[in-house]
Amino acid sequence: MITVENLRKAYGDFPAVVGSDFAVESGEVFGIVGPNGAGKTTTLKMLAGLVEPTAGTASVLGFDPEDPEMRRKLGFLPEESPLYEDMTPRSYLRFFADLYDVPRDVADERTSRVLDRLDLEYRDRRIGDMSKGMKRKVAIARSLVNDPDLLIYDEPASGLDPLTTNVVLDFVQELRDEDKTVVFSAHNLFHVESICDRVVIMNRGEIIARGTVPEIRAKHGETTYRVYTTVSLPQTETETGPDGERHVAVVDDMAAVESLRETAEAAGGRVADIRTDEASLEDIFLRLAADAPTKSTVEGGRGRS
Ligand SMILES: Nc1ncnc2c1ncn2[C@@H]1O[C@H](COP(=O)(O)OP(=O)(O)OP(=O)(O)O)[C@@H](O)[C@H]1O
Repeated sequence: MITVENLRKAYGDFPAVVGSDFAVESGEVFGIVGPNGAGKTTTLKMLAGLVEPTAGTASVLGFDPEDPEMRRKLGFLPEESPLYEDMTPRSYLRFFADLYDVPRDVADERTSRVLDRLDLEYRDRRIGDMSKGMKRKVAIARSLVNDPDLLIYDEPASGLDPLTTNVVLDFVQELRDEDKTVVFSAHNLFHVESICDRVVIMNRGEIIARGTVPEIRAKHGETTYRVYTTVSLPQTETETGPDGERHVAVVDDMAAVESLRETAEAAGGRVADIRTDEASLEDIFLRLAADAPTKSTVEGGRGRS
């Protein structure tokens, strides 16, 4: 669906994307995550044919992103979607349907279904009088007016309240169930963790991790074990909880858990409970970002991490 090879973008001397390689398969939800300024929007705009790469190649739906034919088959949601404030959602969506040569009755049916699903009320209200969340829903409906197979969404849930965020993210997941492919960016890693099949994590223009969330967690995250014992041991600390005192040690692997079990039993006690703590994508990201070297120069970029 999408193949990107050594894609770079410099604004003047400033390297915004320093050499990206990734592929997006048909039917997946693919997340590009990273903090402000990581290069997410620049990457998505290069895929949508809105920004010309400085170097490298991208193939989207089998086309060069600059090819107008590709744009007709794509649904792009920009980070800030300027809508025509004096129009109503209905007239606005019809206007875009006309641009794509979609018959009006087909467009009406299609966009009503999306707006029903997104719970958009007040569809005859002037867009300029709508809340940010309502405008975002209209922009999402616009991205689907041409019934594209591929959707590229830049921060679809950014700045929305928690309820609207959930509606939008659930909707993105449902798009996959309709065999659409979705590439979207986010800086909220929690959202990505819950809905993406695969992610790339970007920082300062570079991809610093990639894979499914469990793969990234296995490669970059730590699993720790909290082992509760009935007796105090040199390795344990004592915590006071609602049920009285308990003794706990935090260890990194199962061999250490086993060793604690033996020590507890030798001291006349036992292991009462073991809990696993998995690093969240957020924890992994913070550690990777802290470890990342300073940004490569445009010419000297190291590409894939
Ligand atoms: N037109 C431009 N001219 C100059 N610099 C730009 C331009 N567009 C983006 N940049 C710079 O490129 C870097 C990457 O920007 P980009 O918008 O791609 O990041 P992002 O990950 O989408 O960030 P955000 O979450 O803040 O939108 C930033 O440092 C930004 O200031």
